[in-house]
Amino acid sequence: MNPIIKVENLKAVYLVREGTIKAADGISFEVPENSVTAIVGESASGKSTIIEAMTKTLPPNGRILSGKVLYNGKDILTLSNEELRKIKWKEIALVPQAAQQSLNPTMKIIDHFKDTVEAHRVNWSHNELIKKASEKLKMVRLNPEVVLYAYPLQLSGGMKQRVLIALALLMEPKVLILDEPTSALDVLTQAHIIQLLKELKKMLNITLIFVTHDIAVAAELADNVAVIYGGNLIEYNSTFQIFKNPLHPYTNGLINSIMAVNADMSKVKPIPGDPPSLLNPPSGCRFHPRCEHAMEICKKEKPQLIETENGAQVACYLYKEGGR
Ligand SMILES: Nc1ncnc2c1ncn2[C@@H]1O[C@H](COP(=O)(O)OP(=O)(O)OP(=O)(O)O)[C@@H](O)[C@H]1O
Repeated sequence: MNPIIKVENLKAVYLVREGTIKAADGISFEVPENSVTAIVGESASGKSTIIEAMTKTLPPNGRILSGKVLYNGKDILTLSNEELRKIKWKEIALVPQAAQQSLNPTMKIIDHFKDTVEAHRVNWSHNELIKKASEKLKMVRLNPEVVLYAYPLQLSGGMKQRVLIALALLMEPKVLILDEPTSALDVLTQAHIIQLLKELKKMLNITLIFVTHDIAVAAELADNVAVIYGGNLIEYNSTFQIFKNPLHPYTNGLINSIMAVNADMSKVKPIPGDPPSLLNPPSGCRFHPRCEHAMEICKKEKPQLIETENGAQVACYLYKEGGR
C-alpha cells in the first residue's frame, strides 16, 4: 500500500533550564494509506512529541532539529503557516491528549463546531453547519439534537471524546491522528471508543494514527505498530507479527507486562528498572541498562533501525540487516 505519510529522521527537542530534552531522536516510519498505525511506548517515551512535531504543534519550548514529514510527497515541516492551515483539519486532523479539557465549559457544543468552521474560513450557512455537525455527531453515535445544544459539563468523558472526534471529522480529513484516545476513560468506555474508531475506519476509508501507552489497545485497533523507547523507534511491524514474534527485548517486555483479565499473575512480568532520562539519556542503546541481553556494543553505539529477512524493522544488535 502507498504511504500517505512518510516520517524521515525526525528529531525534536525541548529546551529547558537544565539543558535539552531529546524527546524524538531520529524517528523514521511510513504510514500506509487507509491503515491504522499505533505509536506505543511507556509514559514520557516521546510519543506525543512525535505527533506534535509531525503536525507542527509542539509547545513553544519545542524545536524540530531535523527531518521530513512527507504527506503525499510534500514536506509538512517546510510549509508556511498559511499552507499548513489549509492542510490541517481538511487533510490531517489531530485530537490532542486530554483534549476533553480543551472544550470551553461556557460554550455549547454547537459553538465549538462554529469556531472550527470560522477558524478554517469556510463559508457555510448556519443550516449547512447544523447539517454537517449533526452528520458527524451521528457518525460517532451521538444524538445531535441533545448534544449540539449541551454544555461540555453536561456530557460524560466518553461523550466528550466522541464530540472531539466529530469535530476533528468536520472537514473530512484523510488522516486522523489521536493522542491517547482511550486514556482517562473507564474500561467500558474505552472499549466503546475503540469500537467506534474501528467503525469510522471502515465507514470513511480514513487513515488513523494513534498514540497509546497500552499495547493491548494497539492489539485491538492497529494494523501496524511503532514501538517507541526513550525517544527512539525501536521496532515497527504489523500488529500480528509484533505479537506473534516480537523482536526487540523491550517489545517483548511490553507484551509480557500486559495483564489479561484472566491472567495468571505469575506470568505477568513488569519490565525491571525505570524509563531513561531524556535530558541525559544512556549512551548506545537507550534500553541497555534494562536489557537482559545487553552486550558491550549496546553500551557504546546506538543501534540503527534495520530491516530483517521478514520485513520487520528493529533497532537491536541481536539482529542483522536481512537476517533472521
Ligand atoms: N513542553 C515540554 N517541556 C519540557 N519537556 C517536555 C515537554 N513536553 C514533554 N516533555 C518531555 O519530553 C519527553 C517526552 O514526552 P512526551 O509527552 O512526548 O512522551 P509520551 O510518550 O507522549 O508520554 P505520555 O504518555 O506521558 O504523554 C518527556 O521526558 C517529557 O517530560
